[in-house]
Amino acid sequence: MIELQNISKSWDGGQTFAVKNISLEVPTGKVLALLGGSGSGKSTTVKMINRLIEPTSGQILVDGEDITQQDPVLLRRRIGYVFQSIGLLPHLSVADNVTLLLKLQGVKAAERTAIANRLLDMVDLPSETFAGRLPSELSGGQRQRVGFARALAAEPKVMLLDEPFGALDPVTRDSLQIEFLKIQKQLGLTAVIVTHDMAEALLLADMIAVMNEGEVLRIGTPRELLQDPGDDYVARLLETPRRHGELVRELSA
Ligand SMILES: Nc1ncnc2c1ncn2[C@@H]1O[C@H](COP(=O)(O)OP(=O)(O)OP(=O)(O)O)[C@@H](O)[C@H]1O
Repeated sequence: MIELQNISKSWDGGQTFAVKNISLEVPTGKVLALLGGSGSGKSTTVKMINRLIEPTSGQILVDGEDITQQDPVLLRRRIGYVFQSIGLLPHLSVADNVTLLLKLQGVKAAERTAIANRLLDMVDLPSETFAGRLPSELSGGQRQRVGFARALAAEPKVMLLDEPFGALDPVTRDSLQIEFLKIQKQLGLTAVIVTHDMAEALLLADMIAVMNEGEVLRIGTPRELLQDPGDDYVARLLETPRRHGELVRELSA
């Protein structure tokens, strides 16, 4: 569903590279986590998939089509995008934020209301309570749920999520992660999720690509990485969730 072929990005005319010659495939219905430290090129990679950033070289296919052959605006309508700062419009109600794009596409008000209600219920924000509220009347976790509902409004097959749970407390984060997986499976979404948290990648992803300084150091399923990190940096990233797991097991024995 998503294919990156030898993708590179330089911001300074080729002296340095934020992303260096990455090739990746995400099969339909699967979740790929891009994992790595600050500045490793995760966001740049994900933003090239919906053409918020153009690669310096290489090719990207979505659903078999070269994305440079598609209008960026239309491409972005087909791809859900959720990011940490969410970007809800403060003067619009929650329901209007969720269906803003549908309004621009000419979908009638009654139908938009029905869609907003269904999506809000789906992300566990009961529509009778939340549809009419303003973004300022929500908690951070609730706002993130609205961002997720908004991304689902265009019924995308592909979803890009850039640190979507980064700013949330651990309890809210945990419930949103579980919610995301439920909806992703239910709708058969193909997703790329950016995270710097190995535990999150292990929980959510079918495949994890570990990035460092613009390169993919290692790609594999969570099980493959745990069994054979194949790289010192990857091994170090796995140490924390492993230690936490062992400690919890010991304490509950
Ligand atoms: N618009 C830009 N102009 C110049 N350099 C940029 C631009 N955007 C990103 N970069 C550089 O590209 C590199 C990769 O940045 P990117 O945002 O992809 O990293 P990241 O892995 O997502 O980091 P973080 O986890 O901190 O968000 C960094 O060195 C960054 O400074």
